[in-house]
Amino acid sequence: MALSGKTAVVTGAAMGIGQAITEKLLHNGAKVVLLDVNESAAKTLVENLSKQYGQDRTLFLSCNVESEEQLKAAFEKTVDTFGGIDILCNNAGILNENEWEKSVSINLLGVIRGTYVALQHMNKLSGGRGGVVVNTASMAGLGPLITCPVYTATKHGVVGFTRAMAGASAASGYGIRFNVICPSFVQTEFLSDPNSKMGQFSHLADVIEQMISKAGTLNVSDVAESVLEMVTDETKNGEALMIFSKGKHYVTFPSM
Ligand SMILES: NC(=O)C1=CN([C@@H]2O[C@H](COP(=O)(O)OP(=O)(O)OC[C@H]3O[C@@H](n4cnc5c(N)ncnc54)[C@H](O)[C@@H]3O)[C@@H](O)[C@H]2O)C=CC1
Ligand SMILES: CC/C=C\C[C@H](O)[C@H](O)/C=C/C=C/C=C\C=C\C(=O)C/C=C/CCC(=O)O
Repeated sequence: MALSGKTAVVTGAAMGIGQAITEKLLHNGAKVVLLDVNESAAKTLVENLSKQYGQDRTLFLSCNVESEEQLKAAFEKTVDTFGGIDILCNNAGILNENEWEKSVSINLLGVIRGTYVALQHMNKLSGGRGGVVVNTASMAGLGPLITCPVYTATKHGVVGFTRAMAGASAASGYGIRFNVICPSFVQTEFLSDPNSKMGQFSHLADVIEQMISKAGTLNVSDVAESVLEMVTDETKNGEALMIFSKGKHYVTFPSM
């Protein structure tokens, strides 16, 4: 899929991995609508991106992925402004085992909400242009992160939802591909002060420190490059891409 003339929506776009995905898609020719709750960071970013790529290539919309109403309004505004949606990156996420219900609401339900609202605009069966959805899970979506059981559960959920949607879309003729990225530890704000985010499992913090020092960390640009691959490679549907400091590979799952 060539990105020139295409419109992407990225959630959690103001910082970190979402910012890197946004910049990668812009660099490759797409228009990008940035959704985030952090208005000040997003506005500063969009100002800079507009100078670099032009005023008509980006749009920031304040949107909390916990709210179906805000997502609906954001996607409608996107379609009104740019004429349709071709790419959705459900990326917003938090790590907070203390507020575990909020974690489920953002990390898993936010992906489902975003996808279902976007489908109304992207699905070829309801007049959309088709396209591709890339969800941000984590290596914790493939195996357990023992300090973060709920984070682990949400990311396993994102992997399962993505793969099932890929099959449903292919079998139904939606014209939309669904893929998921599973990065290891990435250098962003997300990794700052991890002990405070582990709730009742903070006594296990050493385990994570050892994992990080053994595994190393990724740059956001490595992750964004993988998202670009999953957006542009039209052979990829229902794929989960593991990204770690020494490389990346597509995950093989048991067949059903
Ligand atoms: N940093 C890491 O080590 C890894 C992160 N991930 C995942 O990558 C995604 C992005 O993480 P980072 O960029 O590292 O985090 P980050 O904390 O740097 O950025 C997250 C962004 O999402 C936004 N956000 C948070 N809640 C939101 C909501 N309810 N609605 C809309 N926007 C919201 C924040 O304002 C922020 O701009 C998350 O889903 C995270 O689980 C996956 C693997 C590794
Ligand atoms: C405090 C912990 C913080 C947050 C969670 C992270 O942000 C992230 O979402 C979770 C990452 C979990 C990583 C788990 C294991 C990583 C292992 C490696 O990177 C090393 C191994 C990979 C080899 C893969 C292979 O060779 O097949």
